[in-house]
Amino acid sequence: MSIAVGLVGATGYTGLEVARLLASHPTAKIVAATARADAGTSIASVHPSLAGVLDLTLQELDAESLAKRCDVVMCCLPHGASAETVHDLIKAGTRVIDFSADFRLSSRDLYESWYKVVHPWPDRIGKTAYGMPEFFAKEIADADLVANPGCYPTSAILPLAPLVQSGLIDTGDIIVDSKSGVSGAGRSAKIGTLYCETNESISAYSVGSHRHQPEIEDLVHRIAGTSVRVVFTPHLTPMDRGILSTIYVRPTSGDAKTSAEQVMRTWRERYAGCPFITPVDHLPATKHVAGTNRVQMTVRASGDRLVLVCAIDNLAKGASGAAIQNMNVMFSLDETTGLT
Ligand SMILES: NC(=O)C1=CN([C@@H]2O[C@H](COP(=O)(O)OP(=O)(O)OC[C@H]3O[C@@H](n4cnc5c(N)ncnc54)[C@H](OP(=O)(O)O)[C@@H]3O)[C@@H](O)[C@H]2O)C=CC1
Ligand SMILES: CC(=O)N[C@@H](CCC(=O)OP(=O)(O)O)C(=O)O
Repeated sequence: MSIAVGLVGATGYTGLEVARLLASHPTAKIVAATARADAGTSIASVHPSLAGVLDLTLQELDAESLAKRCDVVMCCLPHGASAETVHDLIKAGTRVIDFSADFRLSSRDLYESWYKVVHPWPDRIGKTAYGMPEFFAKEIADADLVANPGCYPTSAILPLAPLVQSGLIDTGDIIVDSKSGVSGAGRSAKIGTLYCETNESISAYSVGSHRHQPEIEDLVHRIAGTSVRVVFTPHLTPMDRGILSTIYVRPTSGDAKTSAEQVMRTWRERYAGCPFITPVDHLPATKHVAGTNRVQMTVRASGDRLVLVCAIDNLAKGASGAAIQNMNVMFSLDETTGLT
């Protein structure tokens, strides 16, 4: 079987990462890639690292013709811009993996209150598979549309959800402190991501107001069936890629040291069949997972708290790697195909 993949918004960082990763996929091949201003030029002229890897001319987006040629389309557009394109692609009859946040949340009200826009296809909100095969493999396998998770939420939901599910941690007192590489902000020019703004510097942003806070709360609730309250603070750090999340929680009973042992046991049991999730004894670093779809997590006791540490690559398990893992599940392949 061969899977024909379309890439929408191919000029960005996640588009490049999809192309890099799919170059070593045995059965999936990018057959079309779209852009706006760069339509008509070769993809390698926009992403020079693809020279000799992917020989394609970027084209303007035409949902009907893309749907005819593609078994699945990876839609790498910003939130807000994505939903309408996703709608047109689905109506034209192809399957879509949406990288944006437009279909991730459970309700229209939650989406519109955080994203401050009217959703153009509200009927699909709450009826879309969340692209985390570790929890939603069955829905993903049958889905016409998969909402690929946000990068920060991936690094928080994976360590937290099994602990909430097992009642090991206090659900009203969760602090997620995350650091991201600059590629997390995308490739388009912004003052905040210029070299002189980010080099040799680290800064918190969107404190108390980042849109990934409701995504973490909503998804942990969906997975564990229990409401959680999260304080989430993202930081921009001077590295190209990677996310490290340090998560402070309180155990529901017993001393923190005994609870830390239970946390490791719970993760090992829950993720035993999940090839990309590795509970580790060492303190994970972004370098340990860079360029891979892997997730490393560990726990330490500190006073009466537990400190969870989770490392991912924002462009791989945080975006394009997860999308390929989802595609594998959608097309009944082993989920590690092309990702090992
Ligand atoms: N970077 C990351 O680590 C992660 C990103 N995501 C999400 O993935 C999606 C893509 O991210 P990323 O690749 O980093 O973003 P980029 O900004 O690097 O690229 C997005 C591409 O979308 C196109 N685009 C931008 N605005 C519009 C618009 N209004 N209408 C149509 N096309 C537009 C642009 O291409 P052109 O102008 O050439 O048409 C641009 O190259 C986003 O939704 C992002 O939030 C999710 C997880 C992690
Ligand atoms: C460093 C940085 O700026 N990161 C981005 C998150 C990228 C991501 O995953 O966002 P989506 O929900 O849009 O997919 C941010 O904070 O908005």
